[in-house]
Amino acid sequence: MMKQVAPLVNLAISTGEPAGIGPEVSLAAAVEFLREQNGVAITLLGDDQLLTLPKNIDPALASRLQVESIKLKTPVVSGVLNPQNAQYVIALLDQAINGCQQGRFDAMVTAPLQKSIINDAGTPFTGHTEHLAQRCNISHVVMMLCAPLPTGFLGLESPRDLRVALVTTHVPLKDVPQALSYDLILETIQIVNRDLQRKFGIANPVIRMAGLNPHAGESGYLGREEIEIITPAIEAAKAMGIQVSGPYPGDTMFDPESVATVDAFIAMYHDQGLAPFKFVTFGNGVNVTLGLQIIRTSVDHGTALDIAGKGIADFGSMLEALRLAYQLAVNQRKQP
Ligand SMILES: NC(=O)c1ccc[n+]([C@@H]2O[C@H](COP(=O)([O-])OP(=O)(O)OC[C@H]3O[C@@H](n4cnc5c(N)ncnc54)[C@H](O)[C@@H]3O)[C@@H](O)[C@H]2O)c1
Ligand SMILES: N[C@H](C(=O)O)[C@H](O)COP(=O)(O)O
Repeated sequence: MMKQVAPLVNLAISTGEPAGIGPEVSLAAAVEFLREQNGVAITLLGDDQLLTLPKNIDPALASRLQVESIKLKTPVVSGVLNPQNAQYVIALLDQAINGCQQGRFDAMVTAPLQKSIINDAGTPFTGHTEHLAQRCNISHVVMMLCAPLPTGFLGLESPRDLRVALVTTHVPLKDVPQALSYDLILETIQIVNRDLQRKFGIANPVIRMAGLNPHAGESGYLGREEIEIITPAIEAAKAMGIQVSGPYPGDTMFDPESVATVDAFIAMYHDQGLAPFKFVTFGNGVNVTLGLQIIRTSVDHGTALDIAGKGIADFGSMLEALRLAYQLAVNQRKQP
C-alpha cells in the first residue's frame, strides 16, 4: 500500500515595515525553517525587490518557497521610514488575513511594522493584535508571548515554555485602570484557558494572574481594583473549573516555583508582563494572538531601524514564530 503523504502546511509571512529588519529576517528564517521542516511551504508577502532568494538555494527547498509580490508605493531606504509605504504594510497584513480566512494559508506569521508611521500616514493603528480583532470581527482577542526556557533556568529540571498573556495591550499607562473591568478580566482568563487547551493541547492549564497595583493593592490601601474586579473575576473563573490563582503582586509573580509549574501568567498591562518576559527571552520569543479562528504568530521584537539592511539582524525570533505557527497548524489539523 502507498504511504499517504500529509499535505504541506502552508504558512504566510507578512514581511512588515520595508525600511526595517522585517524583510531580511523573514527571508532568512523562511529558508532556515524550510531546511528544518520538510512538511511546510512558505509564502513571503512583500515586494519581490526586497525579497531576493539566495542564488545557491537548493531547488527542492526553493520549490516550497514563493514570493507573492505586492508592490511598494515608493522605493525604500533601509532605516528610513516613509509614510507613503504605510498602506503597503497594511496590504501585506490584510493579504495574509484573507489568505487564512479563505484556507489558502494554514497560519500567518507577521514581521514587525512601525505603528507610528501608519498613524502618521493617516490610518489609526494600534497594533497587529487589534487590527486582527477588527478584521476578523472578534470583540476580544488576547496577546500572549511565549518562549522556551532551557533546563537550569531558575533551577528548571527540564525545558519549559514561559507564556505571558495580557489583559490590556497597546493602552497608554494612564488609561489602564479605566480599561480594566470584571468582564474583560474574566474573558481574558477564559480565552487563555480555552486556547491553551485547543491550540496548545494543554488539557488543564495552570494560570497565574497579576494584580494591578503595588503589592496587589495591599488590602485596598494601595488601590482597590484587586478587591473590586480582579479577585471577583478570578473567583468566577475558578467556579467554571479553570485552574487560575491570584492576584499576585506583579514584582514577585514570576518566582522559580511558578515558572516550573504555571502554563500561562496573565499580566494586567503591556510592560508589567512583557518587561520580565523580554528580559529573559528577547530574541527567542513569539507573540501569538489568542481568541482568533485563524492562527497568527509574530516576532518579539520591533523594526530595529538602527540595524536594518546591515545583514546583522538576528532571525531567531522569526524562526521560533514559524515553528510555533507550524505546530499550531498541525494541532488544528488533528482536531475533529
Ligand atoms: N511585532 C511587531 O510588529 C512589533 C513588535 C515590537 C515593536 N514593534 C514596533 O517596532 C518599532 C520599534 O520598536 P523598539 O525600538 O521599541 O524596539 P526594537 O525591537 O525595534 O528595537 C530595540 C533594540 O533591539 C534591537 N533589535 C531588535 N530586533 C533585533 C534583532 N532581530 N536582531 C538584533 N537586534 C535587534 C534593535 O536594534 C534595538 O537596539 C515601534 O514602532 C514598535 O511599534 C513592532
Ligand atoms: N506589544 C508587542 C510586543 O512588544 O512584542 C508588539 O507591539 C507587537 O504587537 P502586535 O503584534 O499587536 O503588533
